[in-house]
Amino acid sequence: MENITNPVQPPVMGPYPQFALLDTFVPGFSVASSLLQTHLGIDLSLYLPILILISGSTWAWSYLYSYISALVGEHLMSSVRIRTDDEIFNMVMAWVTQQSFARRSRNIMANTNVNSRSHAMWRFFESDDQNEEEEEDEEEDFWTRKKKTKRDVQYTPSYGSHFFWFHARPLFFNRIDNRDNSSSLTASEKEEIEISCFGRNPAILKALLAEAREMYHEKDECKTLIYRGSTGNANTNSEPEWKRCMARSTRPFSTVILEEKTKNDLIADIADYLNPATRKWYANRGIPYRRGYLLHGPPGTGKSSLSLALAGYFKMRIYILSLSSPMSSEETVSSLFASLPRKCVVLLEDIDSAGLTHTRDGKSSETTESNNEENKTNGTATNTTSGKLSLSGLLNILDGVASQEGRVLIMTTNHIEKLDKALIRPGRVDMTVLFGRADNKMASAIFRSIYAPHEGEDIPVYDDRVADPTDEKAADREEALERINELSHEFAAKIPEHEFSPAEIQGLLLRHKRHPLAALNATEDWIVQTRKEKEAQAAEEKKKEDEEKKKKEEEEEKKKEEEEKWKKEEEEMKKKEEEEKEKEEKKKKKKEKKKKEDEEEVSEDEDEDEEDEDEEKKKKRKKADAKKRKEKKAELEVGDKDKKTQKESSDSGYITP
Ligand SMILES: Nc1ncnc2c1ncn2[C@@H]1O[C@H](COP(=O)(O)OP(=O)(O)OP(=O)(O)O)[C@@H](O)[C@H]1O
Repeated sequence: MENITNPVQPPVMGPYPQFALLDTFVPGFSVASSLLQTHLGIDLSLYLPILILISGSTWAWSYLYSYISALVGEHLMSSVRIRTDDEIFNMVMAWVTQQSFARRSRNIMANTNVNSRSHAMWRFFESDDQNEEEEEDEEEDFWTRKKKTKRDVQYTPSYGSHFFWFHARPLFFNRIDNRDNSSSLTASEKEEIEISCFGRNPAILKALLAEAREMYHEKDECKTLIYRGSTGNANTNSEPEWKRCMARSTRPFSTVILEEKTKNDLIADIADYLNPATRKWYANRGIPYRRGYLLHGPPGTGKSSLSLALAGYFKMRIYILSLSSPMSSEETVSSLFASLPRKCVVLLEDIDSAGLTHTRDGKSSETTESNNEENKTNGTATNTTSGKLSLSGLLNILDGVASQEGRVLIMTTNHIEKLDKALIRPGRVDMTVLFGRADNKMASAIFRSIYAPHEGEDIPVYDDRVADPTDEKAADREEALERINELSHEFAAKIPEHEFSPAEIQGLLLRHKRHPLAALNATEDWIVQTRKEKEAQAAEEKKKEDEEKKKKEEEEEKKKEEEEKWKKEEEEMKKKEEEEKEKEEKKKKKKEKKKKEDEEEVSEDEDEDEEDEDEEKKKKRKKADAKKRKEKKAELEVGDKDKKTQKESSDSGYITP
């Protein structure tokens, strides 16, 4: 017999049970270990405890690190947080861009797009060195006819924590992105920066902020800072705020051509108002410390230029607000006014086109009427609560309790006659300055301001020869100034008085920047041309006006016709209704009459019936009476008979009962 023994089966190789567990934590672990086993003969299971130890200690370290760093941050570090809606954000970011750690950082944000959120910050740099560089480049391009565009990329550290040294102290710059956290955050809360240092004393952080601030202001030394009011956007959760839109080189006051006396009066008035003693004077007398100016006149006569020059002269920031924006409501404007700094210039441009919803005395202005019309068609009532800024709302903002004291308010308008008296009464407007079209004096002053050579500039070509700075005669600045002066008088004599605005005259001269003679020679043609253009423009405007008027009239006529039609239809309807009513009433009356008649007839019948009935009853009664009488008679006759028989029986001796 064959001895059959079961051959010993080799054990089936499979993953260790702990591998299955590890696979859940480290996917692919069992595959890797079997590969190592088969190809390199390394048994991973031997190293398993070491691996577990390493991963455990890594996890423990990360946990401990975050715990300890939170503890250290809370108790052993100081920090400062900055939100984007504060100007200090721009200051710090501007400072950061100048630091080497920002450029060396591995995670950086590059920005050349002026439309980015930090628009104001980039403009800060552009307005200074970079702009000057660009200007030089542009000049080079003009002569070499080469196209060259250059805009430096600015770098700031990206989101996350960045380490840097400041005054030999280690600091952390943390840029925090809150955008994913909550949609309810305001725009200014969506990004923040935090700077922290070791130690419980935040003095180093304050020093950093002071340095950033100083650097920021140093850059703006000879600039006029212009802020524009933004009304905010409910969709993006942004609030109304003043946005820095640019820093312009301060315009010398002398470059604004205006009557010398008016200029001096204006400067003296503002200087007196800004004097610290004046503030006290106002306070002692309980008068609100405010001053308002109204600059009025045709377009292009220098109202905005004067406002900017004034802000630059008194080294104040200028806050420009346009009330004609559809978004400017009482709420937004008042919140903007409430956030104004103590000493500044507020410029309300073209106040007449603000479309204030009604005048103080209840009369509706032209714009109001159109607004009303619009509102009527939209089905909304015109009042302060409709959101649009009203005159009384604006007056409240200008001199209400919440209004900031110490500011210089400048309002400009092209149509003073359109303004409500309440808006320009003394106390709101303390000085009114009229800007007119250019007279001879003004025209020659504009000519001189354009062509008078400044220090370091080439002498303009005032003869028929080419400018040559090395030429002794041309280089003689004094002589050049004298010549320009002569030419300016010639020029002024050619310009008709009070016909053209300074802006128009400046436009002509700018066409011949370096050639005063060419400008002088082109003046007559320019006058003819400009008059033609103006006439054409006026004709077009008139045409438009007429068309609008016609359209309005047609609309009104249409309206009238429709109204009449409506009235007629209504009258007809009424007539018809009345007729129908009458008919119905007649019908009703007829019915009632018939009913009455019917009723009367019925009652008559009833009477007759009653009579018949009575007669029958009578007959019956008579019959019954007759019957009764007959019966009685019969009874009586019977009685007599009985008596007779009784008598006969008694007489016979029988007793009857
Ligand atoms: N009186 C002036 N002196 C110097 N420059 C002037 C004067 N008037 C106008 N200009 C020049 O004309 C241009 C337009 O001037 P500006 O904007 O100040 O006029 P405006 O009266 O404010 O006009 P608008 O009513 O349309 O706002 C500017 O470039 C300015 O330099």
